Amino acid sequence: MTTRSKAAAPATRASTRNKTPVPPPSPPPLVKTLKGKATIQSDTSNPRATALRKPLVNRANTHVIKPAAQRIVVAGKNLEARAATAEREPILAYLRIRPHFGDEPVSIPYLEPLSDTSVRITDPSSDAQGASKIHYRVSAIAPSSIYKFSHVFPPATVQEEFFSRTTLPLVRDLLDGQNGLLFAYGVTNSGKTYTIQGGGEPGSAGILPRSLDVLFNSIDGLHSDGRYRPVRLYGVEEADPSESAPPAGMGVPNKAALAEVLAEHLTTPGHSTGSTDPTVIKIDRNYEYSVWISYAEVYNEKVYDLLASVTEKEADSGFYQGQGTHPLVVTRKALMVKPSPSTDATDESGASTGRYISGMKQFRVTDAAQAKELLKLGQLHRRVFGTLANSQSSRSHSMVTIKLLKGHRSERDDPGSLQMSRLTIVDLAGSERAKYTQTSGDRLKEAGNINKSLMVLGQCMEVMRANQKRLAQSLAVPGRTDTRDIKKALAVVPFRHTKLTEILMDYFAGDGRVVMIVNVNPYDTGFEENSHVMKFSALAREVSTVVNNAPVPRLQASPTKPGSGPYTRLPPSGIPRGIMRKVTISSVGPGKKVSEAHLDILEEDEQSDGDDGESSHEPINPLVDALFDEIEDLRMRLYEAELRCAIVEVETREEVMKEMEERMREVERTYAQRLMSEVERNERKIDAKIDMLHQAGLLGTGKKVTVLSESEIESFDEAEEVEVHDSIQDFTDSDKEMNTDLLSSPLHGKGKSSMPARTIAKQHSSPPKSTEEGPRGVEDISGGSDNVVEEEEPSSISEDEDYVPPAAQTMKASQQKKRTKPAVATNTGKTRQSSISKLQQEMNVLKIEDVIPEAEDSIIIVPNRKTRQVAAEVGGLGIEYIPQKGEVDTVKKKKRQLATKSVVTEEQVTRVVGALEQSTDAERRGIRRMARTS
Ligand SMILES: Nc1ncnc2c1ncn2[C@@H]1O[C@H](COP(=O)(O)OP(=O)(O)OP(=O)(O)O)[C@@H](O)[C@H]1O
Repeated sequence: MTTRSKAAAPATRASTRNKTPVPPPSPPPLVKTLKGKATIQSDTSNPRATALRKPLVNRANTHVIKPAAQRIVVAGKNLEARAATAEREPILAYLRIRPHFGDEPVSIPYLEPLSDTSVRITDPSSDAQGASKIHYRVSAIAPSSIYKFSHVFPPATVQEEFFSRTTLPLVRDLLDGQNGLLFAYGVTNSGKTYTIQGGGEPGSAGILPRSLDVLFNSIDGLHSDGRYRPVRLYGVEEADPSESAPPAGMGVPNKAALAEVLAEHLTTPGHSTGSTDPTVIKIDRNYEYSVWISYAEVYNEKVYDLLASVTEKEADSGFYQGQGTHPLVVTRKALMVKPSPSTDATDESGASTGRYISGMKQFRVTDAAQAKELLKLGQLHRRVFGTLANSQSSRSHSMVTIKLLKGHRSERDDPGSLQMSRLTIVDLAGSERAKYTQTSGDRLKEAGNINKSLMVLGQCMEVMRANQKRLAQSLAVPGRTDTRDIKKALAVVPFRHTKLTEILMDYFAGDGRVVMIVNVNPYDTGFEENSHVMKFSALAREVSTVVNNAPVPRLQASPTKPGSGPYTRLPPSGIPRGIMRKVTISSVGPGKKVSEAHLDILEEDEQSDGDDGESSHEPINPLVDALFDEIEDLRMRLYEAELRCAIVEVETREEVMKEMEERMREVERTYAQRLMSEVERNERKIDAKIDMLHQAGLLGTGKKVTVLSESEIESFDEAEEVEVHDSIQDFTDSDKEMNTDLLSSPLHGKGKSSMPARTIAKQHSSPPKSTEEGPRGVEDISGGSDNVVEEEEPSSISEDEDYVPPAAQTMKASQQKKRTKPAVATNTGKTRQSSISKLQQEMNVLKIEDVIPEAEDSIIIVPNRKTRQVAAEVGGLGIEYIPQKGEVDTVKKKKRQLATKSVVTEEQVTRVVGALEQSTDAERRGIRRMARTS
């Protein structure tokens, strides 16, 4: 019987290998071979092998599950018929959505079931809605993708329903003689283990214990005597009963000591014998069955037998509860994955597709409870060896294989009549990428290996899909029947690049139904990872596998003797090579007592036991290998680069934030300072005005009203000028923004509340008009070009008039009427000279040099030429020129223009003001005059 039917099968590494001339297999003496149409040979020296194998179809009475008449046929006798019955079926992908638990942080699910077979996922990062509703919702705006599945199971789906729709058909196939593979794929915490193993509550058993229940329910009373056992992938040999029984004491190292720590685990009712599935599948009762279980783990690209008894190096010296100094050293040995020998091949070419785990223990189980105990042992070993220690997260791929040997009652002595089928259930490690797990060191290596396996699994599917598509296209050409040339050109499926794909390749490249369970937790923040999972499932659905009968095994060798054959490990030669890992297992016992166990795990490398006579290292294409290594290397470098980028980004953000904060503080400080100084200035100005009003006798009761002299009015005006100058000087120091702020400050201009309002107007390269009527311009305080000019808005007060307090205005007006000629504008040089010398004296008294040590640098006044001449005549450049009535006050104007220069420091002004406050009125006037003229 062939499993590699004539239906198009994907090209594989093995198939490539088979294209090289293979020496004709030399069957061992007791081996029957089925080659092409050759009749079954038998060695008459073996009484059990004398009977020719007959087509089982002839013996089948009633096949309840499937009509077997055209499906169970002996290879070699009816290859054509088998080929005709071979079907291709796409991988079935079921989506299971995990429910939300109350204690978990609430986030918006990004997945919405659309129907029984499709879901839509929406990127939450592009979804602006922040409602914390727990329901499925889709944003109409955010980009979303729709994925199709064979069936979508909502969160409320119970284990029983899930099992019956996804796994029960595979159990049927198993009983029917077909192979099946089921694997659960998804990110951590998405419910893979729950789906496969189950939970602790009644009725929550997963698909694995349920499969065992249904299997044993169905074959109840039909157990064979277990004389033969399955070996490798397709082989059958006589069993040694002592090796077939499950290990006594469950093979736990130093169990008494471990018991306390692992008590919690041991009592975990994951596959509790109490929860059983009552389903029974009706089968042909003319057959007898034996069930064999193996449990393997792929961890860090090494394969371990989880049912092998553990070797203890220091059995009694060191298992402690948190205080040991000599931890227990337990060892386990990695097993090799080998190609199924050509002698096991069942098709005419002698080709063998699959690979098997060499040295893997398989135990015969007779009831579901016993099988579940074995699984519990496997889980325990996973915990002891650290891949589940102190964590519920699986860091390894675990695979349970149930093999069923089925033989007709009437042919108990004929191993050639046996059929072997197997069902493998795989709980894959979480598919998240290293960057999401923030792992380092060993954990990073683990993550890398997990990702590598899953990546290669995806690549295998991708290549298979492409190959199948190509083949289908070539067959679609009318009249084309020969596709050999196409097959030759098909891409090699990279099964052999990870242990996981190597072990599973037979299911993809050989025959058997493949079911993929996609677990998703839509409340998880890992949208990107879950969408990656979805894409993977979409890819899987496009790959088809050959659904056919399992190959019929043949007796391969004489009964296995202890110490020989694939079940026996050779004693280690010399010091075993391997990796030592430290594992601490802790558990909380009754009374919240924490128990800890410290173990040193020695994981020995694979050792070739040479029991198969097959080369375990077949030549593979070095280019493909190198390319895979390159991909892996690039992936790791990409990850590192992404990590570096993320770190740099975070650091830069922090730096910018700090800088911004510093600047904000600085601006705040400056602004506060300016505000304060302006307030002070305004206060001083008001004080000065009040003083002047006092002097003028305009304030206070009973005082005589004194008419302000022209010079007093002017000094008042000068005080204003100084204040304006101060303001402008401050503005010059600040940036434009600050200037704007300052100008718009509610305090700005308060001191000149009765003065015309000011606006900032832009003028294009036109200098301020110097005519009497024109607006008096002041060069822009922002230090820019001449373009921006401060203008006084038209006002009811004439611009030529000096400002006087309102009360004084009347006085001034009447005084002016009385005057025959202007007092100020007609000052003679003599009068001026004497007032100057008087001021000079005042200055000396005040030691103005001390008050303003750098007074000579303070203000530079450059009057116009005419004025300068006049000034030179009367006493030099430092003398103030007072314009006559009707004359343009060019000095004032110049002063304003020059005010853009930073020639007076704030400190100097403060000191002058300070001196002013302390001085008498006369002194104040002198100081002000000096401040202006010096
Ligand atoms: N359908 C479900 N109903 C109830 N509880 C569930 C369901 N699916 C998952 N859980 C619970 O969610 C938790 C995480 O599930 P589980 O351990 O199966 O995730 P996982 O995908 O196997 O994670 P890892 O890859 O890390 O092993 C467990 O406590 C499990 O009991």
